[in-house]
Amino acid sequence: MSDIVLQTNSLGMTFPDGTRALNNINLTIRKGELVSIIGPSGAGKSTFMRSINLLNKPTEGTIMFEGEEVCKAKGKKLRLIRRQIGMVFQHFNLIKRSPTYQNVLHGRLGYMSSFKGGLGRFSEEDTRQALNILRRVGLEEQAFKRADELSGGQQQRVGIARAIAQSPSLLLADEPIASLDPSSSENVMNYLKTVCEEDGLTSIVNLHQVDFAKKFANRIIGIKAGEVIFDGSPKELTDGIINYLYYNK
Ligand SMILES: Nc1ncnc2c1ncn2[C@@H]1O[C@H](COP(=O)(O)OP(=O)(O)OP(=O)(O)O)[C@@H](O)[C@H]1O
Repeated sequence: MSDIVLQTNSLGMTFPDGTRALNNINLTIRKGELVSIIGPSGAGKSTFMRSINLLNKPTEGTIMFEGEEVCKAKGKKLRLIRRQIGMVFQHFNLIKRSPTYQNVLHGRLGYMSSFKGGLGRFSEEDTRQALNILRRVGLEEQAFKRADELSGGQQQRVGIARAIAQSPSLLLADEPIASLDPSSSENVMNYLKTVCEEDGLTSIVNLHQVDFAKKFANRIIGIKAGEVIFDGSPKELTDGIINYLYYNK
């Protein structure tokens, strides 16, 4: 069986106002990789990430996700694809007034009827799993606290736990540490890497901080003006490439 999780071919994106955000992106991402996407502001990192689950529909090319052609998917097929893709957001996107464990349970909604989900009727097994995932991100003792009582770093670990509860095959994290201080950032990236490794989960993480990308990713992709200008290991990312990527030197 192929270990390819995601493959893009000639992927391009022009927004309705004419902004060319992505150009001819050809990438193959394999099971278990932790890929970090870096590049200057406006390079197209978020657009690329959002195109994978069609939050931004690409205008050209194809995206194959686990053998399915994403750009052609609609309705139930698209919902099933999205269920396989967990998302972690910069601003956590938690339900602030709900307890931590319930936020994690929201990761299970895609597996429930809208009736049961709407009433919050999660199974005992789902609740047990949610508590178990909270333990894995070191938040067992915060399970019954309101989400907004947690620190930023803890809230992001809840965001990771919610994505993991979805049992995804791909995790997308868009600037997951951009709102955190350096020590919380380190802590969050450590948990993210560990849970991905434990579950053999593939992840793509947009990062502004090159040092974090070098420390945590096993592959780095540099995007500049909508194009891939670097794709290699952290060791291969030289200062010269970083300067070209960010400063055009
Ligand atoms: N909805 C939109 N309509 C028009 N242009 C857009 C839209 N969303 C993004 N863009 C433009 O597309 C380009 C890529 O934006 P994107 O947000 O993907 O960059 P980024 O690398 O994620 O930047 P940042 O690091 O600042 O988040 C930018 O020029 C941006 O202004």
